[in-house]
Amino acid sequence: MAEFSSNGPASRMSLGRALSQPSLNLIETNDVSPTGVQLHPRRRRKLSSCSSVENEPVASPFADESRVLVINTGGTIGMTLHDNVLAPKANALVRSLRKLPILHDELYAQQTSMYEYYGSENSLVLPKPTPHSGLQYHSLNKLNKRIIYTILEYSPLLDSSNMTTDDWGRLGKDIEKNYENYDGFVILHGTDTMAYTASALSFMCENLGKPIVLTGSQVPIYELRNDGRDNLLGALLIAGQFVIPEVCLYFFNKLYRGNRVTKVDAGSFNAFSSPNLAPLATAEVDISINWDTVWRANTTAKFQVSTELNRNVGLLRLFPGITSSTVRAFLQPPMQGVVLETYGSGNAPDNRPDLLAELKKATDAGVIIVNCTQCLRGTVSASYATGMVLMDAGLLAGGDMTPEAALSKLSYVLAKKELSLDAKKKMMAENLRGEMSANLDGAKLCLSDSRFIQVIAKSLSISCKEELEAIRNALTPPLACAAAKIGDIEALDALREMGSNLCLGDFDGRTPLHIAACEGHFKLVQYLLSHGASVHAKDRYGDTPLCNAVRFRHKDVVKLLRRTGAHFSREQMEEAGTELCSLAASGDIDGLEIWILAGADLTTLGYDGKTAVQVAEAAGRKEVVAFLVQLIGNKSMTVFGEFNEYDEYDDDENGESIEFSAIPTEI
Ligand SMILES: NC(=O)C[C@H](N)C(=O)O
Repeated sequence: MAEFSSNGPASRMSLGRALSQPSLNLIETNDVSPTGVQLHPRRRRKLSSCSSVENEPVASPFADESRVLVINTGGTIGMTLHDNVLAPKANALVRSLRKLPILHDELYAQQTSMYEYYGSENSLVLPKPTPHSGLQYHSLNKLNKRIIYTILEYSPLLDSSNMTTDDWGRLGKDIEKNYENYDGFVILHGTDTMAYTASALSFMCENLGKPIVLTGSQVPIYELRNDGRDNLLGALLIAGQFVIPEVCLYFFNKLYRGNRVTKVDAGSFNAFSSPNLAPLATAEVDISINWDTVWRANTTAKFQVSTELNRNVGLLRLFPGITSSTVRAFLQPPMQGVVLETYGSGNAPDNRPDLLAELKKATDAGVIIVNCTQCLRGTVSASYATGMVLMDAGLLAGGDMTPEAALSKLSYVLAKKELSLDAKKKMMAENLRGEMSANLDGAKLCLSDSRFIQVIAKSLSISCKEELEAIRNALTPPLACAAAKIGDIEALDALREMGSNLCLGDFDGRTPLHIAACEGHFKLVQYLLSHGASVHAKDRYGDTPLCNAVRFRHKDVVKLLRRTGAHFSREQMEEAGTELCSLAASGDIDGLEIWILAGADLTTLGYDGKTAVQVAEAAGRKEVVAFLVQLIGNKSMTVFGEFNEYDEYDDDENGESIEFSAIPTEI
């Protein structure tokens, strides 16, 4: 995927034109499958090496395609009228999407034998924008990938009012299971509780590196006038084209951070609001991503989903005259966490000792109570005496969190059995996934304030803000790459402090992480990962930082990237088979070691159908055979097992690396 990392502030595409111009670029075909279907040449090559093409979903191996998994949980988008009320209709969505040219290009599917490769049941493909469609808005980033999407429909489909924490768990598990096979995820969901699910998933998904976009509609997609088609199309384009590593919600031309939204309108297409955070993207004539707002992980840990949630949580809204017995009843065991929706900037009556005593009794007994405002916009603060009394009663300030976010955060944090009560409280006060705003003292220095950029802009006689931004966006990625090349963390730090995004790719989609991985700058790789760099970024040749680190044999960098969730794509895995064989033939144990550390599977066959062990045997490379057999024999390595099981072998329980032990020369 050449432009997978095309994530600059400048990344935009013309949605209007994307909608109206399905591609007619036909792909030349020159062979037929056993079933008589013409095969795209590249797909033909892949097919010949795939044993079970129908059943195995894989991330698209082609640089100009990306894969999105759409999980359909229900909601109005797929409802029809029964007895005059709307209810979900099972097994209808795929059939109907197949007939919509803006959401499916049957010609492409047939001509590239996509169905043979990905399965014909639930796979669809978006039309490709033509070069004339205006999608290639910026010379640095051509956003013109084919988005192939597969629909996984839940049974039963639910009106979102029927969803429970178990359904959140199921979503989390399905995403975890399919994480490596797709570039992004779309969740079709009813609007009524979408903000709750989006908030919950944002916490459950730890160290997320790929986009998860929830969407739905106010009018069923089967109706003549509906918002479902636009919402689905926009969500697919975003999930398939951009590495926005967040749980988001896309609705009515806007992409929001999932834990910042709330449903505000039951009768409008514009149903959601993100009162305290500007949208992450707007899809007007252009899709314009606000990269400065996109949340970046700051760990080097792998993606995982925490499906444990505590159900003993609740929302309590203050109202004038609320009785202390109501509050007492609400706070009774087994209640463990409560979001108290207070007035204004976090206020409650300070002339109600009865009420305050109930709250204090509960916090003393270990119930975590978070103070969130009833107002749509704004934050809680202790600026009033009526707010201060709640602090004194032991409540935690919820900042500008939505009640939905605060509730699901409580549910997530309280489920962490290994943490003490104090640690849980501390976690509640931390900004875990961008759900609350930090207290910014002083404005952030922005690169457009930088004298360097201003001098260039001036000498080019640029005056308008957009042009200045375009220059900034064109200049900073190569600057960051240059700093990465020489391992200059200070320079990267300076660029970052000036407001530039260290995840952006250069003309070839090469990010600073790619460069640092090539050079083997371990510390710099660590630095970039802890400042949001994506291990999934692909340059225009489809290479990830992991591929680069392997090629230049930087073992420690390979290990670090793997720990952070980097993995080979299916195609790279297949190519690894041939690479392992040639390394085995030439007796290059060092090379074999690095490929295996990177996740290559010893059972993968080379181009001529042999394993690396067989090749080593045939070439009389006894030491290589011994080395490989030792690996295969080592139980913990599970080399014949799944990729995920196998990747454990390079780390022991403490996260320390296990070195290869002495290699016997005889077997
Ligand atoms: N627009 C919608 O999707 C509302 C529907 N009742 C739901 O939440 O499932």
